[in-house]
Amino acid sequence: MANIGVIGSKGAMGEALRRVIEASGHDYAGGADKGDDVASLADVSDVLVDFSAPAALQSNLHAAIGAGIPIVIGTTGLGSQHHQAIDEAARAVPILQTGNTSLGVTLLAHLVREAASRLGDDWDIEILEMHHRRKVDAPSGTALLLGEAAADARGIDLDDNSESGRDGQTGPRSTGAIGFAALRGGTVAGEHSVILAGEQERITLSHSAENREIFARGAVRAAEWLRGRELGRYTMEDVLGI
Ligand SMILES: NC(=O)C1=CN([C@@H]2O[C@H](COP(=O)(O)OP(=O)(O)OC[C@H]3O[C@@H](n4cnc5c(N)ncnc54)[C@H](OP(=O)(O)O)[C@@H]3O)[C@@H](O)[C@H]2O)C=CC1
Ligand SMILES: O=C(O)C1=N[C@H](C(=O)O)C[C@H](O)C1
Repeated sequence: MANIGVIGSKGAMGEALRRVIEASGHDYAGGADKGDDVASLADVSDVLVDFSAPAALQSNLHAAIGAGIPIVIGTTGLGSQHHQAIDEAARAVPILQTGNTSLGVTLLAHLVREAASRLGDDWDIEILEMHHRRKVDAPSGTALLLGEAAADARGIDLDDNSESGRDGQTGPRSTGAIGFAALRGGTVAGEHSVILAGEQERITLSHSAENREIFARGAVRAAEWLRGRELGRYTMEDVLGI
C-alpha cells in the first residue's frame, strides 16, 4: 500500500489515475494542478505520478527531491533540456520516465527493437500515430519511444535520422530514415503503427489503446515498482523485466 500523489490531477489522465489508485487498494494522497504547491503534495506522498505538462517538470522534480520520494513521469512533449534535468534529478531520487505506461506498448517497443535489428536499412521504418483532438504535442511520446527503439537497434541517432511533417517537394526518402506521421481527431485514446516496408513486402506492428485506464494501470504498477528502488532513471521495460 502506498500514498500516491498525482500531478495533473484534474486532467483526463489524472481522473483515470485516481480511479485506478483507489480501486487497487492504494491511498490517493491528493492532487496538484497548475498554480498548486507540488512540494506540499510531495510531503504527504510516498511516490508522485506526473501526467501534466512539460512546463511543470522542473518544479515536480524539485518537489520529489525535496521530499526524497520517487517520481513516475508520463508527461510527453519533453525536449532535450527536460531529459537532461531528469538525468540530473535521477542522481537524487529514483525516476521512471516513459512516453507510454501501458504494458502493450512496452512489449511493442521490444518487438520493434527486434524487427529493426534483424532487417537491414533497406527496410524503411515509418511510424504512424493517431490521437484525440485535444492532444498538444506531436509526434506522440509513444511514437518517439518506438522510434528510439528502432534507432537504438540500428545503432543510429534518432534526431539525426528522423523525417516528419513531409509536405510539398520533399525529395526521395533518405536511406535509413525513420519517418513520423501524426493524425489528430475525435476522442481516439491512442493508435500507433510501426510499418517496416521492404521490397515487395511490409510488416506492420500496431497497438490500439481502447481507453486511458490502461495508461493509469501501468503508471500505478510503475509507482509500486519504483518504491524502494536504488537511485537512477528507469523505464517501463525495467518494470516488465524485458
Ligand atoms: N505516458 C503515458 O502513458 C501517457 C502520457 N500522457 C501525457 O500526459 C499528459 C497529460 O495528458 P492528459 O491528462 O490527457 O491532459 P489534460 O490536458 O487532460 O490534463 C493535464 C493536466 O495537467 C495540468 N497542468 C498543466 N500545466 C500544469 C502545471 N504547470 N503544473 C501542474 N499541472 C499542470 C492541467 O491543468 P490545466 O487544465 O489547469 O492547465 C490538467 O489538469 C500529456 O503530456 C499526455 O501526452 C497521456 C496519456 C498516457
Ligand atoms: O496525450 C495522450 O492522450 C497520450 N499521450 C501519450 C503519447 O504522447 O504517446 C501516450 C498515449 O498515446 C496517450
